[in-house]
Amino acid sequence: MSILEAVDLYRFYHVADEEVRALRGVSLDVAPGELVVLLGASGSGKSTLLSCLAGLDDPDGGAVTVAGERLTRRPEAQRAGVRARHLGVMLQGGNLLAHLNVLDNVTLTGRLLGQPGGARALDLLGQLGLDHRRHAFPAQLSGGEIARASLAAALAHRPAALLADEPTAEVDARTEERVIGVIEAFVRGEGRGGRCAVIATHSSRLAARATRVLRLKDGRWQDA
Ligand SMILES: Nc1ncnc2c1ncn2[C@@H]1O[C@H](COP(=O)(O)OP(=O)(O)OP(=O)(O)O)[C@@H](O)[C@H]1O
Repeated sequence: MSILEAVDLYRFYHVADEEVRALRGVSLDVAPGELVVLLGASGSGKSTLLSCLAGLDDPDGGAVTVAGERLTRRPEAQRAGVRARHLGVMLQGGNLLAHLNVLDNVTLTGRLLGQPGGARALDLLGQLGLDHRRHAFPAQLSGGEIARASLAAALAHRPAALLADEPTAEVDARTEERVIGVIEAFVRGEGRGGRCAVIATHSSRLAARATRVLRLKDGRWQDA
């Protein structure tokens, strides 16, 4: 059974008199153990697709189901519940709360779910080369550190699916390798129903390690 299922997603933005067709009939099924990489030129719809998969944006058409629970066309409070239970989300610019230090950000979702998970959080920060920054606040971090801390925060509560936008942006090759290793270990990890990841990136190194590479062009799969 798939973990993530998106059927015929449409998302149009209206800016002044213009209509931007960001997604035009995108479907996607992601099974346990899959590391799906989304490629596509800037503006092709990758971030919009991730936002719809995460339930942060409600598509104009189509449906998203996560671990058997419908995410689309539900009140935000219910979407947030589905998101916390099943998804780890890392969007562009990071998803850290400014008033919490790195460690408190990384353990936050787990604490809300009643799973403190401090050891897991420290382990992830160590693997991502951030243990020495655990008491720092987001404003004190570099762009690459924010991306890695956000990734740790997305993974700490062991979600069924990771949705990440450019997790290796602004890092050197050695750090990129660490980030890819953490994502691969996550996807291969044990867990009820298994785990998967969908990652938007411009990184050819990350794409080379995917189990499946999909290309978006003007809001559609390129070969569709
Ligand atoms: N909030 C918004 N309002 C209006 N247009 C938007 C909005 N968000 C995205 N778009 C437009 O939708 C299209 C898809 O954007 P999206 O951010 O999904 O692309 P992307 O592939 O993630 O790009 P990048 O690689 O630069 O992050 C673009 O034309 C973009 O300008």
